[in-house]
Amino acid sequence: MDPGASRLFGRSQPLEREDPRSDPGRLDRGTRVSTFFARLRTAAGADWQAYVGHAFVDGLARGTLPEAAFRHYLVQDYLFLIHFARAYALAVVKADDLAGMRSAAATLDALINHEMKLHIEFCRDWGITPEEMEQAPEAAECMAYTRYVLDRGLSGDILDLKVALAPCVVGYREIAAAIRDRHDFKTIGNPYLPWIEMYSGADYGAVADDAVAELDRLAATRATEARFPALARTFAEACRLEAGFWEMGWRAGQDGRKAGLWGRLTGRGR
Ligand SMILES: Cc1ncc(C[n+]2csc(CCO)c2C)c(N)n1
Repeated sequence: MDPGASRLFGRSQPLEREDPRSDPGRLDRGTRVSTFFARLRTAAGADWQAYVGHAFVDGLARGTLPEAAFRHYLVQDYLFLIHFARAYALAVVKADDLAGMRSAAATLDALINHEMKLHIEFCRDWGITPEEMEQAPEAAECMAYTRYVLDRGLSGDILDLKVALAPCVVGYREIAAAIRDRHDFKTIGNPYLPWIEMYSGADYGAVADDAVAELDRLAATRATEARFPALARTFAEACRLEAGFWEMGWRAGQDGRKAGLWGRLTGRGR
């Protein structure tokens, strides 16, 4: 995934709808239906749906997500990205060959030397300082998810690790692509449009495509039918933890709302 990874979160593309007829294999939200990833996604069923269909995602699409929810999410995502980078460091160790090591090392480099800086800039636009993110206590949801991924990699092989990472890497592309197809997608005056454009753009699409292809390559040599149930469990667990991450952000928005209402009722304002 090296060439794409360095372009991760790069320029966003203008909003265009893809013509599904241009590639008949491309039926389902931008990821071909015949891949190992698609098999895992199908097996995850309701866990996948709860992740991609979370209320937080609806709020991004409609532009109605409370800003406190997004800010809390962004702060935790900074901590998430640090541990996510550690998972790529582990992928260097667990790689099958030199090409796999180069690819994982390139992604690690892109994450810590490029994406983290972009994330800091993105957060600055939302009024969040780097100091605030560094000092923020890590939420249990962030800890659970990132350490679970690391544990799958530590106790398993490179396929276990890449399966645990897949809902994150490929899921965000699918979520953003699905938002663009929604009839209630708000494009004008939606504060979350840059986020949606980033993850539905061609640059990020290439990163997600690389991750799907890499899973197919690894599955060809390592995924026996006997292993499939355990791999499907890992994937579904990662989907549940992604949904938990949305839920964490969502709750911060609800808390903010309650505090705002309480402030208005009591004149104590916040
Ligand atoms: C909770 C959470 N889940 C997924 C992503 C998306 N994401 C994180 S790193 C990365 C690039 C992988 O090469 C992508 C797509 C996120 N930001 N936060």
